[in-house]
Amino acid sequence: MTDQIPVLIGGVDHLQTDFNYSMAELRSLAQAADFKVIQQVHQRLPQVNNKTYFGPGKVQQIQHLAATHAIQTVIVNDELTPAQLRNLERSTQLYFLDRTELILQIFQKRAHSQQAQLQVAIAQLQYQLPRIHPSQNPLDQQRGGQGINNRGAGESQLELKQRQLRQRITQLQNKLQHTKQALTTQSERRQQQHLPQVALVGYTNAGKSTTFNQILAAVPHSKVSPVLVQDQLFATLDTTIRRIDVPQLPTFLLSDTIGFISQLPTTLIAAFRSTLQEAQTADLLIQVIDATHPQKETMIATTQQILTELGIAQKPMIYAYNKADQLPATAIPQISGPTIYYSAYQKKSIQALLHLIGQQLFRNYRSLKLLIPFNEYQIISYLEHQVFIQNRSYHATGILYQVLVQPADLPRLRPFIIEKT
Ligand SMILES: Nc1nc2c(ncn2[C@@H]2O[C@H](COP(=O)(O)OP(=O)(O)OP(=O)(O)O)[C@@H](O)[C@H]2O)c(=O)[nH]1
Ligand SMILES: [Mg+2]
Repeated sequence: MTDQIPVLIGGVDHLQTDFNYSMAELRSLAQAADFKVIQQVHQRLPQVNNKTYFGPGKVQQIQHLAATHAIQTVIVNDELTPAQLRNLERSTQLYFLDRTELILQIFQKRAHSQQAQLQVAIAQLQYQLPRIHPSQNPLDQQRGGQGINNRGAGESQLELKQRQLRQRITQLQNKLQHTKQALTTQSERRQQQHLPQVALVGYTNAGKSTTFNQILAAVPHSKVSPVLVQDQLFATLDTTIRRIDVPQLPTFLLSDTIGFISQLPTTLIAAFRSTLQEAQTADLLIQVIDATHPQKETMIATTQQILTELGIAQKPMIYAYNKADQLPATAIPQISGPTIYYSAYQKKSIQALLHLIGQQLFRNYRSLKLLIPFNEYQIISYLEHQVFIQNRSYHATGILYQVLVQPADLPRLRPFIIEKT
């Protein structure tokens, strides 16, 4: 990358336990947005300064460092209030970007599908809405100040800008509604098939997409193309769903989706609700965790918090500690209760993960031996198309099936049961 913008990153340590890691993460986020981090500052305060986030002395130091290193952009580790942003930019004549806007910029760069692009655009406009202000700062152009030429009667320039932004948000939301409707029908169609759903969730870069691809690779004769895997934050911004047909398990649907990060902007969570819909309707969540990461506990807590915001923290969950190939003296795969240590790169691990998925997902299923007389066409057809058949043999009195069924199937099959386990 040739023309990377040089930046200074800074944060106030308001006595967080993981401040250093949070700053390291901010650096990775800045790099993911193609900025070049030249300088870093921090300040320890019991709480951030209401007016300028940093204390006055630190603001001066930033100004000085920026001048010395020809930096015009400062990235801050928290979400700034509109007033803090305005005050900082006015007093320093520098361009300030907060953690939220930075994450939004990365999402904008990575959004490829129409749905993802619309969702990011809406989140960005919602972020800009309280922050637009008529000022001389040319960088404001990037914050929704474009195309104002006819002033409405009696309206201040600010009100006009805000009205235009709101109109634009509504337009985009309507557009998104259309793509959403198409998706809803798809998801309804899937639900009609009664297939159980499993969703991969977790912190960004944990290995969700790698796990997804390797489970797909375990499906015999599967020809579907793999999803993108990259060692970068937010490689995945869309949801992909695939049918998983492996010989040892009933068919289920598996989805891969966007990763989480601490302080994930709430506007983004709201805007990406439809993308996260698969996780919301899932019967089982697989939380993928980078087992090698020193901050994995914080990452699990963050994931839990976002799942709570989405209202799905109570769903059955597998804790999948990935990248365990890099852990010294850990034999993989290793299963204990709903927890697995594994490596997405290891075939044996993927088989063990499938086994655990089977255990968790089909926990309430019953294994039945049925004898169906040949003239029970409807039942035979139902079994052949909707139920996982473990074994079938033909006898003089009918077909003998060994099946795995949902509790809801029990009543209609009861007359034919000859053994239940
Ligand atoms: N050592 C090791 N690396 C892995 C393993 N699984 C994934 N990775 C690496 O981890 C990085 C992130 O993998 P992804 O599958 O893209 O992660 P993700 O969770 O989908 O990330 P986002 O889409 O950004 O949320 C890649 O560089 C992978 O090659 C593993 O079992 N062992
Ligand atoms: Mg991914």
